[in-house]
Amino acid sequence: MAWYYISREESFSFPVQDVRMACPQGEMEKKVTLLIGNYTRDHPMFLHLNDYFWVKNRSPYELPYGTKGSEDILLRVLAITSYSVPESIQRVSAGDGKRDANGTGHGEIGTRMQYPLPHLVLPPLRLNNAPVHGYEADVGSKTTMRLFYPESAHFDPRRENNPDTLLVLVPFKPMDFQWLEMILNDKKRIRKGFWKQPPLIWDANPEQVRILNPYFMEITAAKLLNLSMKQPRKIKQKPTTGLLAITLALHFCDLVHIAGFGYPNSANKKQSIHYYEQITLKSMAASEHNVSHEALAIKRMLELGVVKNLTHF
Ligand SMILES: CC(=O)N[C@H]1[C@H]([C@H](O)[C@H](O)CO)O[C@](OP(=O)(O)OC[C@H]2O[C@@H](n3ccc(N)nc3=O)[C@H](O)[C@@H]2O)(C(=O)O)C[C@@H]1O
Ligand SMILES: CO[C@@H]1[C@H](O)[C@@H](O)[C@H](O[C@H]2[C@H](O)[C@@H](NC(C)=O)[C@H](OCc3ccccc3)O[C@@H]2CO)O[C@@H]1CO
Repeated sequence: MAWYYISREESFSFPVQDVRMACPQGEMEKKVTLLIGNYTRDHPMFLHLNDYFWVKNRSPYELPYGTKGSEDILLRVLAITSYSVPESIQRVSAGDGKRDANGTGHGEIGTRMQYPLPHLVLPPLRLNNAPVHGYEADVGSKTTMRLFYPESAHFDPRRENNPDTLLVLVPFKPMDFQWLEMILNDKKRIRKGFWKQPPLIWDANPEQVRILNPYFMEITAAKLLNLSMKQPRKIKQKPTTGLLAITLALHFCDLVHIAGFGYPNSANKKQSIHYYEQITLKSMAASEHNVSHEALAIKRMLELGVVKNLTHF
């Protein structure tokens, strides 16, 4: 049975199953436990200032899997970004009622679906610098949260987001916190330490900015990709932001739709991997990701039914 509503403004036709049938209470948690050992929904989505005044439980890992060694800079950046979480997201992260998210890949489709109450809909979560402006007909215009790191921050955040979009920094290295501090406190810019030049002027409201809890990166790496947290320098590998976003959504939502995920075959040297620019898989050569390994993880999620795909995979 299809149960969906899509507004004219955000038209994109795909069938969405009746979530009441697809997702009885607690069912999602049982399924996700098969995927993620010790699965718990107890971890906060964002880092909080209070936890850094006096660090009681020191993280065992450094970035990107923990905050070990970054406590001082975190205290400073959290002091400038400590605003309350919007009501809609607060209810999702507090576990109130059934939750549905369009946790989506680079080609995220923005949809506004309506379900019978009580449903909290959190659509959609976008990644990196994926644009909206000029692509609204295909990807929609609403962005609830955007995950990014300095090198993937959009140079014009106001154009590509809504005034209330939460801009969620995914920290990979201590310089990522330094960038945020420089930008938001208008301190002297440092250009070194980034693998690509991030914005030096970034017109975003600090009230919109949050820092993602690295716990979700740890779980993505350790549980979904079986990566060691202590990798020898030579075999560096890390999850993509997309897989991280799916993991995050699985911790806060009872139904997760993904769109735009899936890379072309490695022999396919011509197919573009983004809807907004002509770049191929080759661009990812130095990216430290294992996309075929990730594809297996996503296939397993689709098989288990914890994630629904809105596009071709
Ligand atoms: C050159 C390079 O480093 N490219 C990386 C880019 C780049 O840094 C940003 O776009 C900013 O320019 O970022 C990445 O990812 P990227 O920004 O390309 O895409 C976001 C996420 O969508 C999923 N994806 C994307 C394209 C595609 N054809 N299939 C997919 O499944 C992936 O899960 C991906 O994570 C990243 O952050 O993970 C991973 C990419 O490797
Ligand atoms: C989710 O990862 C993001 C992106 O998908 C990756 O491609 C990117 O990988 C970069 C990696 O993080 C860089 N490592 C460090 C420690 O900064 C690596 O650095 C090598 C380098 C240095 C200077 C100039 C060019 C390259 O470069 C990788 C990209 O080629 O990481 C993203 C998260 O930051």
